[in-house]
Amino acid sequence: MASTGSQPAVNGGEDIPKVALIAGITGQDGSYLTELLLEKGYEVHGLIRRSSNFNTQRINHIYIDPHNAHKARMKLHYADLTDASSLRRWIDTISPDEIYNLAAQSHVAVSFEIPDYTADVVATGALRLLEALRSHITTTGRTHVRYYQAGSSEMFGSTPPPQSENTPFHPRSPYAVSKCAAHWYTVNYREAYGIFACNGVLFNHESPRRGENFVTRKITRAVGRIKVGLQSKLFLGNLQASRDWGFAGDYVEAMWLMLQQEKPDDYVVATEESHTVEEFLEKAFGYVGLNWKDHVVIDKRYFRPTEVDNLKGDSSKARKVLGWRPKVGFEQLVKMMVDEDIELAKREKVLVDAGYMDAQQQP
Ligand SMILES: C[C@H]1O[C@H](OP(=O)(O)OP(=O)(O)OC[C@H]2O[C@@H](n3cnc4c(=O)[nH]c(N)nc43)[C@H](O)[C@@H]2O)[C@@H](O)[C@@H](O)C1=O
Repeated sequence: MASTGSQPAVNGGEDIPKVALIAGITGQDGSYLTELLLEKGYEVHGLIRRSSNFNTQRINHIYIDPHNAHKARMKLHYADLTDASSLRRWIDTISPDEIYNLAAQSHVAVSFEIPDYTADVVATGALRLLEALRSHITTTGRTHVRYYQAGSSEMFGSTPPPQSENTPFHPRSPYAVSKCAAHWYTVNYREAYGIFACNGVLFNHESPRRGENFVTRKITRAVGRIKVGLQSKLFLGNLQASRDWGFAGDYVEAMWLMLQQEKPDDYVVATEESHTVEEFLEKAFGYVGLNWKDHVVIDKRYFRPTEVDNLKGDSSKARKVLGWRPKVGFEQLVKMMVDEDIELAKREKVLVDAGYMDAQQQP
């Protein structure tokens, strides 16, 4: 098992920090992973997509203006998983020791609306990154570079739980099919070219930084806003789906641990507990003394053409080989998210009362 101590991560005993490259640094997982790697002494480079509005809210607290170059240990570069030339250029320029591919169009329901784009980013995007890495290794001889691919429990789809590394995939959405392709590209590049490439098959992982149209955050945002009087109804789809929900901050540690092993391999990362959306509602509303049944309205638009009914991981391999364990349980996770969203709603309320913001319903 690799050391998890807080010694600075250095290359070959020299006083040069290890360099990590993260695709998807602006997302929930990217922000937690960046914090973890900076704490371990890494220099972190992140690839960001151009958008008309800044999309760096989750990493703004870490950002240091590059004009203070000697202090800035996180650096951001424009690139895109749909643009092979940008991937190749940044890998060659940065010369990373570790590459984490966390970039995706990660919303399952949205993947039914934009399937081509989802496949381009999630499946072919992973292939582009692996290919850029392969050619970087061939040209430079830097064979020690390690690659992490963010896999998903969605790949198991309709295969009944518990799901482990040996469970067959039966994906149920364009997103999940694309993740299966990315998984097998990663295995293939490991077998064909000997690249140190790992798949982390992560079950759902949430946090106060979760995007607001994933069900957990949609619920906790609504709880906060209902509690302070900014919202009354919450529109949801299938409440009977069951998920193995963990804390994202715990899961990024598993990603890092995978790349510290002697050999590359694939690992399931899960809490091994599953709860329905209805149970999440009960916990979240109940925590602040509300009854979810007074507020939730079922809306057909949030049902998916094909649903994944029941996910519950068997993460015994990660626990044994990586020594990884989740630290935050289901109840603690719900409370952490509700607490933060109550604070956020209180701040919104001040702006609404002062006329600076409309009290709109959440999407
Ligand atoms: C591991 C995996 O985890 C995530 O995928 P997900 O499990 O689809 O996450 P979700 O929060 O969108 O849905 C969870 C469940 O909740 C049901 N549900 C009901 N009502 C609403 C609703 O109103 N909105 C949403 N979003 N879901 C709803 C919905 O039908 C589903 O059964 C992504 O990070 C993905 O990238 C990933 O890899």
